Amino acid sequence: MGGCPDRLEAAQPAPEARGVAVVTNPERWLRVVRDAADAPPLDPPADPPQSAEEDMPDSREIAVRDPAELAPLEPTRVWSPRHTIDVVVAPISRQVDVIRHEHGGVLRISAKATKASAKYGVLGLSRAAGGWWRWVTAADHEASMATKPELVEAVRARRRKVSLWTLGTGVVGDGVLWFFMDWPWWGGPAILLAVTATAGGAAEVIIRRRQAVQDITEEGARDIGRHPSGKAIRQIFVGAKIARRVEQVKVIAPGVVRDGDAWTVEVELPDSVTYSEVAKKRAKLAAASGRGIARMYVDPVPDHEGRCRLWSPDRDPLSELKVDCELKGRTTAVNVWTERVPLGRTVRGLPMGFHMAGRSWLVGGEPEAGKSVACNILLCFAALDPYVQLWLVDGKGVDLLDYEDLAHRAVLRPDPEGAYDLVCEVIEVMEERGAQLKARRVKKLTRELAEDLGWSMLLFHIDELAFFTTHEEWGKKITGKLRDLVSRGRFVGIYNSYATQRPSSKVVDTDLRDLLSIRFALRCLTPASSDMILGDGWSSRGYNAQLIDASQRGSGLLWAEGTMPVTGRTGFLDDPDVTRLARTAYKLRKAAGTLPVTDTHPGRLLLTACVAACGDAEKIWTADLLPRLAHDPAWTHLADDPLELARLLRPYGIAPKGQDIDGNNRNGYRRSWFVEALDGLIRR
Ligand SMILES: Nc1ncnc2c1ncn2[C@@H]1O[C@H](COP(=O)(O)OP(=O)(O)OP(=O)(O)O)[C@@H](O)[C@H]1O
Repeated sequence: MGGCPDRLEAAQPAPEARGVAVVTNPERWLRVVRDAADAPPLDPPADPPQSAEEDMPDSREIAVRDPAELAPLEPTRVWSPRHTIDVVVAPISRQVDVIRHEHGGVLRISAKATKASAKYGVLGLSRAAGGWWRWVTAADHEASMATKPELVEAVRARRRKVSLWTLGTGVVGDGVLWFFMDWPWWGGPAILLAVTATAGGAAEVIIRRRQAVQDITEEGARDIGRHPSGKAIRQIFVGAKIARRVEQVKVIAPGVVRDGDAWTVEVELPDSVTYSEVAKKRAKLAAASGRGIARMYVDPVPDHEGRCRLWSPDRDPLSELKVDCELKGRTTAVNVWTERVPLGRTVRGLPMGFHMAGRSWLVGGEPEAGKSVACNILLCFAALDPYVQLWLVDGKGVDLLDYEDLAHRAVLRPDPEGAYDLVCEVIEVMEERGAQLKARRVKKLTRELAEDLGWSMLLFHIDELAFFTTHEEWGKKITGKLRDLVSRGRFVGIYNSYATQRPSSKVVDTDLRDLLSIRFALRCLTPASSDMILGDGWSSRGYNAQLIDASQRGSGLLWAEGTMPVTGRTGFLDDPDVTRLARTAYKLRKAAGTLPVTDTHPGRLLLTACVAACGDAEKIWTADLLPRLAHDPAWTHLADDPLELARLLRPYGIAPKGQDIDGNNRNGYRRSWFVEALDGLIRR
């Protein structure tokens, strides 16, 4: 004998096998096909079949033959071109002796079969009982319990009645058979039990096989697809362990709908589960639906904490290599009062941006997350408006070099003291502007008012904030001043922008952070860092910049005051783009006459010379001023030309007027006019 098969159905002998034992019905019959190579071969039949396949007796074929054809325990020879085999068919009780002798393994198989039958019988019974209980309690209608309880109750009552009637009929039938036909009283229940156990057991086997096939052949949970059913949605909530049963989750009408290249659905959560809890399990929901986290978004439903909205795009929208920046190639002036900063695109393909007027922003993230690109978008946007002043501080000293010629003030070196002085200077401007507004009894700055007052909007940007705020000597002083600047600056047209690589409470004081109304969290190393930028608690609600794919540089969460954070990716600007935009900004500013006043600015040189020529005197006649100016080689040409001096001073609002000195009235100027004009020019 070549060996016994391990499984009851494995009846086909392998070509090289010398024989096989086949158990077809372990309850009653056991058939053994064994090799009988040592037995004398039979004479071939008169008309032997042409092919071996045609003739070779299939063990199944043998198994289906009527056992009565074969005498119990009498080996029957079957001719085959390749083998001569004996077939033994016997009732199991007698077979056991034979088998024990030659085929001990088969005994094991019978024992296994009996055990399996018992196991599947019990499982089948419990499955059938469970199914009946779910049916009678109308578990399939539980989803409607909240909306139509009376309908569910009616179904339950009807099913209870059907169950009782079935049971009653069975009992009566059994009684009749017992009474009239000598039927044993337990016959009915036994048949019911056997049928139920067999049917349930068979179902159990089929379910397990299907499961086994899935386990083996599938690579894991399959993608939920482009238009999943409501049931599939409910199942992912069970898979993510948010609900225990699908019935606990309700899909709200109109169900799953397509939304561009995505599907979306509103779901009512199981009792006592809140949106915030689900948001934390976003990754689990993604896993249960066979998708990556970048393709599963959980949004709140306004005014209902017990519901959430899933939004799942067909592909990761942030995986695009680059998002084009709207500013790229722009040659016309920007108006920061009316236009939004075009930061990039949200995952839903919508423009991502914000209004700069009245806002201050913080951008943070791990090294190489894309902070410089994000800041460049804001800085280029501001630079392209000729009427916005740029005041810049950069700890690295190289990132902002493109803006050097455009910046009204800049500390582009790792100089905390210089940065502190600049913060103090901008606070002075803030105080002055505040005083002017107070004098006009105005509370809020508008575009018209700013134009009327001749104020430029001022963007105060610090790159590498950590370098300055963590400095041993200057850090605390700078942080204190920044808090003041951020809280009051926006009322007088001064807006702040800070970028930092290490978002922690040491770097960004939480009081300062809370005053910044726009926050952009690029990829962070920890949820705590993400919270440090967006604000406490956002990561636990699912808005966590740590979850951003490391390869998706420039992707982040943008939070603007009063809204939920949105995920998106910044438009891409490379270094040549920034240089080009800075050149355009320079031209626009030159045309508008708003380039910063440098030490070599002609107006600044003339006014400084005039102040010096006045000395300590407040009033000076033109006739005295001209020769004094002419001492400076730069102004000798003015010596005899009062009209030319008047022409040069006109752009600064200065015109000669009669000046009374010691009772003599002649044309002249006042020192205070020059000082004020110089101040205005520097601060412009
Ligand atoms: N929106 C974007 N799309 C594609 N690539 C981007 C985007 N933003 C940034 N990158 C790429 O990511 C890399 C890092 O960008 P960036 O220099 O802005 O990071 P950073 O956070 O400023 O880095 P560091 O902290 O080291 O200064 C660069 O190679 C840049 O090209």
